[in-house]
Amino acid sequence: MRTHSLLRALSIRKIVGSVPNSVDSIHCDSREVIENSLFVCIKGYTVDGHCYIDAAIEKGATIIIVEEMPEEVEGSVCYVQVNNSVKALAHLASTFYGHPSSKLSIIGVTGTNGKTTVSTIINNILRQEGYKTGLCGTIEIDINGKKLPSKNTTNDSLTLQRVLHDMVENGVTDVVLEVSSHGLLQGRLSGVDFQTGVFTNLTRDHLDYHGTMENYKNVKGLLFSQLGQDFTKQKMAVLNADDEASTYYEQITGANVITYGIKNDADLKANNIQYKMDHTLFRLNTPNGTYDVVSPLVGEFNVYNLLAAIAALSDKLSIPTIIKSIKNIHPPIGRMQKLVDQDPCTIIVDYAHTEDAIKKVLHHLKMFYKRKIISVIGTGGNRDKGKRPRMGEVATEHSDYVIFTTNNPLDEPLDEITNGLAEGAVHDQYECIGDRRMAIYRAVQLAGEGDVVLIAGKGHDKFQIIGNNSIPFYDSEVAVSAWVQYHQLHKKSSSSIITKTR
Ligand SMILES: CC(=O)N[C@H]1[C@@H](OP(=O)(O)OP(=O)(O)OC[C@H]2O[C@@H](n3ccc(=O)[nH]c3=O)[C@H](O)[C@@H]2O)O[C@H](CO)[C@@H](O)[C@@H]1O[C@H](C)C(=O)N[C@@H](C)C(=O)N[C@H](CCC(=O)O)C(=O)O
Ligand SMILES: Nc1ncnc2c1ncn2[C@@H]1O[C@H](COP(=O)(O)OP(=O)(O)OP(=O)(O)O)[C@@H](O)[C@H]1O
Repeated sequence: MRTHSLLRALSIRKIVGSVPNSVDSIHCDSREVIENSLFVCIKGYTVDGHCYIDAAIEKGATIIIVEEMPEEVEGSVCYVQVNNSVKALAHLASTFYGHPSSKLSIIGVTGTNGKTTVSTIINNILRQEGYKTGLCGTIEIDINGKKLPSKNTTNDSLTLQRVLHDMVENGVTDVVLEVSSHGLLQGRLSGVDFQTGVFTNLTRDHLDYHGTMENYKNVKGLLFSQLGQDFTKQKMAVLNADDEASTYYEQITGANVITYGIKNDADLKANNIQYKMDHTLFRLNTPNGTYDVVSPLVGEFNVYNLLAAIAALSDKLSIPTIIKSIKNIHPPIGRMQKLVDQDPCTIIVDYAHTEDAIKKVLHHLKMFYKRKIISVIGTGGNRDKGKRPRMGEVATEHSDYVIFTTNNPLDEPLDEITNGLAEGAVHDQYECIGDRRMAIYRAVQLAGEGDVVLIAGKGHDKFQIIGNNSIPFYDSEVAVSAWVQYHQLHKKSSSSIITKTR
């Protein structure tokens, strides 16, 4: 691309060296730089991209975007100084890739829990109705069926703009993006023109990063405050009427608001809900009529997720069409995924890693599993320590027996993490096993006939981060091998040591 067209996107403080005519690519990671490219130096949480200027030049970068001009500059290279290189990267990426978001209809889904589920439901319904769609989220990037790995829930602006460009090239018209609070605050979404913003819920999480719930709420609000500034476009904010943060988001958005809920008044309201072990039925009340909905998704939390998805699509598809597709939708991998069904016990893997999610999942299981609930509950190292006792409290409150363990311990001692969880326990039917594999084995070993084992926290995730290393680890595989060892090879159960606490 012509360099002058590219640099026009920036607010430039100073240029040192002569500007090359064109560049072939943009990078913010020196390890990915190729010949005749532009390298943007980002000051990160771990390292400062300015330290990799020499490495980038060695690999062929001809333009370096900096916040701080180096004292010594390489004569053959052009240095461009800007105030904020994160913003510069977003502008450069959007310009380089031809502002792809303006060619797509983009739905952004934010909230503490449910982003992946709601995004998956929306994507799936649109596909069933023949749309060419794209999805970017925690589990993967999906470009009209072509799957790519995703580093973050919300990827950095360069990756995102490149992916949106690839979507346009592949004929995609409609995109769903999971929008994390980290992504909003770190400007990863700058330059993305959302058509619709969806809010699932706001409960305690990420306070290591945001400090207070107020800050966390405000950051999520960025998605809604940025909608509706351009009244030539009909934009939509989809808000959860049963979550009090929605009042604030309604105030700050200029977009048309559509609400959904179960308890409070809402534009789309579910009632007569019938929870079944393997599906859910409810009556949907809308301003235009009442409809019966049947879904293979289970639990009250998934009724909210379904309502959010229906509302988000209500400007594109008729409600009967959406409801017809919902019948065929299954949850994303690692969400309420049943690995073993009453043989002799039931084993379920789920991604619940917040107090609210753990409470809601266990609440659902309690309705159907009248024998013991054994939970494996883990949390990450070095992050939000305040949430640990609260997770421990709800886990013990709603389970008969809990194994506290770890989930990406990073470099924190394992017993510090598990003790933090155990601090909140409301009864003594628990044990702490820092090693996640051993924790899962123990839970499966303890399960007797008719019991249910919930393995929460990692869902689809196939790695465990210990220290700086990402080690292959998949809850589902570990759980199945434990089940084979304890329940298939020996065909005997050892559940008697658990006392019932519910
Ligand atoms: C704490 C945090 O948010 N970190 C994010 C941040 O990384 P960072 O600041 O540590 O980056 P860094 O390693 O210091 O590198 C700084 C710069 O130097 C460059 N570099 C680095 C090394 C090198 O050799 N050469 C080089 O050029 C890097 O490419 C980068 O441009 O910027 C990266 C690019 O956007 C993110 O991938 C990374 O997410 C990490 C992996 C992470 O775990 N983040 C979590 C907290 C997060 O963002 N989670 C949310 C979901 C939350 C939810 O559950 O709702 C998400 O959206 O994923
Ligand atoms: N609407 C909801 N309210 C509360 N809990 C939910 C809701 N939807 C899903 N959950 C629970 O949260 C877990 C994670 O769901 P999901 O992956 O959809 O959320 P997410 O917001 O994408 O999570 P993350 O940001 O960590 O990727 C599920 O496995 C389930 O236990």
